[in-house]
Amino acid sequence: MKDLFSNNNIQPAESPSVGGNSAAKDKLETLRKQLHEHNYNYYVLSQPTISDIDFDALMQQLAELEKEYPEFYDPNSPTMRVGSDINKNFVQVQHRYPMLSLQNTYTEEEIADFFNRVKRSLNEDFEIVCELKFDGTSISLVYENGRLSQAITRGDGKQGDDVTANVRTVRNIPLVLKGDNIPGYVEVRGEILMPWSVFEELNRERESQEEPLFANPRNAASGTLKMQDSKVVAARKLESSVYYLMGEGLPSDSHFENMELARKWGLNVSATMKKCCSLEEVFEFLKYWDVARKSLSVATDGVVLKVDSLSQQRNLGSTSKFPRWAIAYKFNAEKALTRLESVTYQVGRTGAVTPVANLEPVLLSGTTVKRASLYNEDAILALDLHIGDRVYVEKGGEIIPKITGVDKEARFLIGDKVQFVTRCPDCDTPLIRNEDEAVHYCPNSENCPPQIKGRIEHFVTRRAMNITMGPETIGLLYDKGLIRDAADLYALQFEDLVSLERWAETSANNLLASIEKSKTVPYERVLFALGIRFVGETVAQKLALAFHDIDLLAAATVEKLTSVEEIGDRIARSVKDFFENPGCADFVNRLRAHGLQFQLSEEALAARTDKLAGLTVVISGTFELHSRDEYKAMILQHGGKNSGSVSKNTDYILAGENMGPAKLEKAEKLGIKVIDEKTFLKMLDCSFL
Ligand SMILES: NC(=O)c1ccc[n+]([C@@H]2O[C@H](COP(=O)([O-])OP(=O)(O)OC[C@H]3O[C@@H](n4cnc5c(N)ncnc54)[C@H](O)[C@@H]3O)[C@@H](O)[C@H]2O)c1
Ligand SMILES: [Zn+2]
Repeated sequence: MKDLFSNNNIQPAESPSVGGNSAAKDKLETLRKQLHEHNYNYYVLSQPTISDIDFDALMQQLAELEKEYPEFYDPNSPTMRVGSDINKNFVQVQHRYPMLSLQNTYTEEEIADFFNRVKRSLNEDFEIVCELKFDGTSISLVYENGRLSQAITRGDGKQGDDVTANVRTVRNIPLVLKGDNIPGYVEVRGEILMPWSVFEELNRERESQEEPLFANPRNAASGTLKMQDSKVVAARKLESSVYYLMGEGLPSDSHFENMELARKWGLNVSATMKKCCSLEEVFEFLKYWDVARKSLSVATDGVVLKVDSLSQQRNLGSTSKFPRWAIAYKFNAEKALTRLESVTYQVGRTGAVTPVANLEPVLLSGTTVKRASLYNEDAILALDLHIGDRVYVEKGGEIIPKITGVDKEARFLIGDKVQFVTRCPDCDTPLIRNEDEAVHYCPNSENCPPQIKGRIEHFVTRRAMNITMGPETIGLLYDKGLIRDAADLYALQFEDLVSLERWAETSANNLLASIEKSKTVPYERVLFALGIRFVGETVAQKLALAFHDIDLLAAATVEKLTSVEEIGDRIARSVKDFFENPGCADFVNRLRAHGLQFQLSEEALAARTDKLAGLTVVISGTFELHSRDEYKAMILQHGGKNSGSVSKNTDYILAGENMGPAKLEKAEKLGIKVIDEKTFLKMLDCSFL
C-alpha cells in the first residue's frame, strides 16, 4: 500500500498562469494523465494509491485550469466523464438510461447554493429528499416483468459490465419482485455494499496472508463484484441498498413514493430517507447523521439530496457527468489529535517489517486508539515524523487507524526524527529492502522467532490445516523448544503436553487429535499451508490442479509454472525459490513422512484429463448450460488454459450469447475456431442433457 496516505502525489497548487500557455497546457496534460491513472486504480483495480480528499483536490485543480484555458478543451478529460470501472473480463452492456455520478461538496454553503439554484430554476415549490450516501459500488438492476434480467455496473456511465451472475448471490436483492404496480421494465439503481464486519474479517484474512488490504469497504465491494468466481462472491456476503427507479410509466411522480413502493416489491430501501421542505430541515438531517451514521453496520460517506418530483428533475436536467437535481454532501473523516510516543516494528511470517506508531490513548469514533499503522519507511518520511509530535489520526476503515498529518506548529521541543530500523528488532539481522519495493525484510527466515511462529500460525489456520491452536500455544511450545517448525507438531507427544503448566489431559488429547485429523486435509490446502510467498488459497488450488503432486510442482520450471492461468513471474519465481531452498525441501519431506497429503485425491484426479492439454481457450458471452466459472473450471480440469483476451495463441473461443463483436472480429482475422457450448462439452465427452 505504498503511498496510500501520503500527500506526495499532489502537485503544489501553483498559479496556473505562471509560465504562460504552454506551461498551463503541460500542467493540464499532467493532471489529466494522473487522474486517468487514479481512476483506473480506483475503479478497475479497486486499489487506490491516494486518498479521496487528495483525489478531489487534484480534480478541482484541473477543473479550475480548464475553466481558465478553454482552448485546451478535451471531451475525454476526467472532469467531463464518469470514472470508468469497465473490466474486459466481463461482457459490456449498453445502459438504456445513462448512469451518472453526483456532484460532490464538503460544505454547507455549497448545499445552500444548490438549494437556491434549484429554487431559482424551478421558480415553484419543491421538496428535497435526503438520503444517506451508502459507500459501495453502483449497480443497475434491470427487472423485466418483475424478474431480475440483468445487473450492470456503472462502467463509463454509457455502458457497464454485466455482473448478473455475481449480483444474483447478493442476499437482499430479490430475483423476482412481488406486489403491485410493477412496471414491465424498470431499472433499479442502487449500491452494492460490504458491511463493516465482513470487510474487517476479509482484511484480517488478507493481512494474515500478507495480501494487500482493501482501503475501505467500498473498494472491497467493487473488487468483489468484479471477481470471476461467483462462489467466492457469494461467500463474501455483500448487501445492497437501492435508491432510484428509472423507466417509463413509473407508479408516481414522487421519487420518495416510488421508493416506498420499491420497498414493498421486496427491494432494500433504507428507512433513513426523509423528505425535507426547507434548508433548515436539510441541515438538521446532515447534522444528525454525521454522528448517528457511526453506529450503522455499513459505511456511509455522506448524504445525497434529491429534488423529489420527477417532472421537476426533468426540467432541471443533467450535465454529461451529473444530474442538476441532486448533490452529494460528503462527511469529513473523523480526526483526533494526539501525541506520538514511540515507534515499534513488527516482523511478519514472510519477514516483512511493519512500523507501528504507539500513541497517547485518544478517543476516536467511539473507540480508544493507542496504535496506528505507519505502513513503511516512505510513509514515515513523507510525514517527517519526530517522537513527541502531535499527530492527527483518522479511521479510514482500516483495522487500525492511520496517521494523516503532523501539527508542526505544536513542535516546541523537537524530538528525535523517526528513523526506520536497520536491523531486525527480534534477531538483529540487517534488514534488506528490494529496489522497487517499499517494504523492508528480515532475511533470516530460518532463525528469526516471529517469522517461525508466524509460519506455524499460518500453517494451522482454519483454511489451511485447521488445527485448533492459538498464537499463545504456539508461542509456548516454541519457547519450550518443543517446536521449531510446523513439521514438529506431528512429533508432539502426550507427555510433552501434559507436563506443561496449566495443561490438562483433555487439552493435550484435543490438540493431538486435531493434529492427527489434519493429515487428511487435501493437497491444495496443504500447499497453501506451506506458506510459500504469494501462494494464497486460490493460487494453491490452481497449482494443485496443474501439478497434481508435489514432486511435479517441485520440478516445474518457471516457464511451465507461468503457463498456468494467473500464475505470473512473481509467483513462479517464489515457488521455484521455495523448492530450491534445502531447508524448505527438507520441511516438505518431513511433513510427507508424517503422512500429509501431497497429491491430488483420487476423486479429483479421476475428473482430470488432458483433453485440452496445450490448448488455450477464451470464454466470451453468456451461457445456458453452465456458468462461465464452471466452464473455466472445466478448462483447467482438462489440462487447458483459460485466457481473458484473444491473441494468436488462442486455440478456441468458447462463445455464448452476446459475444463481444470486437472479439469475434479479431477471431476471424486470426482464423481462430469459435465453438458453442454444446460443441465444447462434446469435445470433453460430457453429457449435458
Ligand atoms: N482515491 C482515488 O484514487 C480516487 C479515484 C477516483 C475517484 N475517487 C473518489 O470517488 C469519488 C467519485 O466517485 P463516484 O463518481 O463514484 O461518485 P461518488 O461515489 O462520490 O457519488 C456517486 C455515487 O454515489 C452512490 N450513491 C450512494 N447513495 C446514493 C443515493 N442515495 N443516491 C444516489 N447515489 C448514491 C452512487 O453509486 C453514485 O454512483 C470522488 O469523491 C473521489 O474522491 C477516488
Ligand atoms: Zn529477524
